Amino acid sequence: MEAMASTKEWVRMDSVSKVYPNGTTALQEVDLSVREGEFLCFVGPSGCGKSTVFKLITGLSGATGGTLEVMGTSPQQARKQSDTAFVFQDHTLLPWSSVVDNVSLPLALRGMSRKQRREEAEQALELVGLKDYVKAMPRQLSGGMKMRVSIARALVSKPKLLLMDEPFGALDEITRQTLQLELLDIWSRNKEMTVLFVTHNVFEAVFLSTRVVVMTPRPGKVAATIDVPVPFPRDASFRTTPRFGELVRSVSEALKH
Ligand SMILES: Nc1ncnc2c1ncn2[C@@H]1O[C@H](COP(=O)(O)OP(=O)(O)OP(=O)(O)O)[C@@H](O)[C@H]1O
Repeated sequence: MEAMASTKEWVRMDSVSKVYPNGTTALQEVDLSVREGEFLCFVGPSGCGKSTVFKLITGLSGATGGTLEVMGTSPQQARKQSDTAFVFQDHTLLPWSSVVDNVSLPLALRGMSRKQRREEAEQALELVGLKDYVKAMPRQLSGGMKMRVSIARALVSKPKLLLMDEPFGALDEITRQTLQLELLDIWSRNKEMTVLFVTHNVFEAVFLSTRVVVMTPRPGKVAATIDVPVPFPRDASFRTTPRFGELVRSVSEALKH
């Protein structure tokens, strides 16, 4: 199954720059177009502005140059429409709330009834393989399970755009690879969901994405975008193919420039 080419442009950045008030130029003239259904990975050295791109897309911070549209409107407006959800490396679960209460929190904030948000949260937990842990408390879970809860909490609002900032960075390699497969499985069942994923790991970027955006050291610019034209579903055997090795090499080369 090929990734579906959609005409809907969910993110459009034209010559976007970001200079922080202290004078740091985090982004310089970044052009980027992301279409519905893409799985885009950003890789780049520390401090190249990957998190800044996310802050601009979510409207948490404003661009100081260029134009930026999200879902065909301003980032602030897109955020109000609740079409965007995030997952961070730090799972940020509330320690005194059960798994199901953590997952349903975004729906509670929107005023959905208790019964309905519980149903929706249970469905999201089922997607990440945790339906038997509805009543568990976060402290009873492993790091990988906490990350699954965090992903369920993002999925519960059925986002069109899912932003993931190094979500698997703190996990061991085996858990990381398992979660990569699970994430691809969830995404492939909902091809309208667009994923933007930041990682330092070139292997992870190639394994997951339809396209890799390589950024330069500060000030961050797009050094290259590399298509990963390998059909889905991808399974673990993709990691051992010559094609995988070639793509990893191309991304690594682009990172050197
Ligand atoms: N609020 C801020 N004020 C001033 N400078 C900032 C601010 N936020 C980030 N920066 C700087 O902007 C640059 C880009 O930061 P950003 O966090 O976007 O990079 P990153 O690629 O996500 O880094 P990492 O991979 O280490 O998470 C860095 O030099 C950082 O120090």
